[in-house]
Amino acid sequence: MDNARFGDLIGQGCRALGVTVGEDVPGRLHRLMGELLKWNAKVNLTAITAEEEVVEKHFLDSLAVLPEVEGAGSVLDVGAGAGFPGLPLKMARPSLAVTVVDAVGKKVGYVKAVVAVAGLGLTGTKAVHTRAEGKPEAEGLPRADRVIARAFMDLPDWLDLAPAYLAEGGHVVAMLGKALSEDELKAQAEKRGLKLVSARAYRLPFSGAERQVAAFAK
Ligand SMILES: C[S@@+](CC[C@H](N)C(=O)[O-])C[C@H]1O[C@@H](n2cnc3c(N)ncnc32)[C@H](O)[C@@H]1O
Repeated sequence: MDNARFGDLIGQGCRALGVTVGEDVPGRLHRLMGELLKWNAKVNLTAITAEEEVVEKHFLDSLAVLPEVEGAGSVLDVGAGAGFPGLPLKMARPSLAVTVVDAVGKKVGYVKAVVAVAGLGLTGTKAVHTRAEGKPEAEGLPRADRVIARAFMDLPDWLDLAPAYLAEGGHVVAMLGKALSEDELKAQAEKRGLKLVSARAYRLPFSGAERQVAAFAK
């Protein structure tokens, strides 16, 4: 896919999702897709390899949660795999201090390699190879304003694990494939002494696939 077509898809997708990114971001995401697919031929990073699907299911789905990270200074993306949603969020909001963590070394190796690519807008992103088990200091992980994960754990397990990584006043953000009712989200939060801050359902712009993002505070 050429850069112009890619930019059109990102532009259309962002408009449909109601998020905005700087004008240099689509070109950088296009380069990141090139790196992802090049590396994926040797290292198993993602099962999604059709370019249109990478645009929608990796990049736009990551950018869709910009409203939930707006105003934060730092993001910790746990079980980030090839860097989703952390890398697109960093590209879109360069001032964010983003840490991505994964238990698989070759995935973290890929993230470190793309962070080092000049001009991608990922400078400063920290990539940590560790198994997150709720002990930030021992694991070398920072506490963050937004602790986020996608396709990592089901909601109850995520709400058990993630609060250990929260900075004062921060939010745990859950990206969910299937929407839960507000009552269910509140019940899951209350069981752990958390509060539901927000819940928002959205659809991916081209396939119409359903998603939900929910934020929780201590
Ligand atoms: C299904 S992938 C999702 C990757 C990425 N978040 C995405 O949405 O494309 C789940 C990732 O979690 C990682 N993982 C599983 N348990 C983990 C743990 N305790 N700590 C860190 N990473 C973990 C796996 O290595 C895998 O890369």
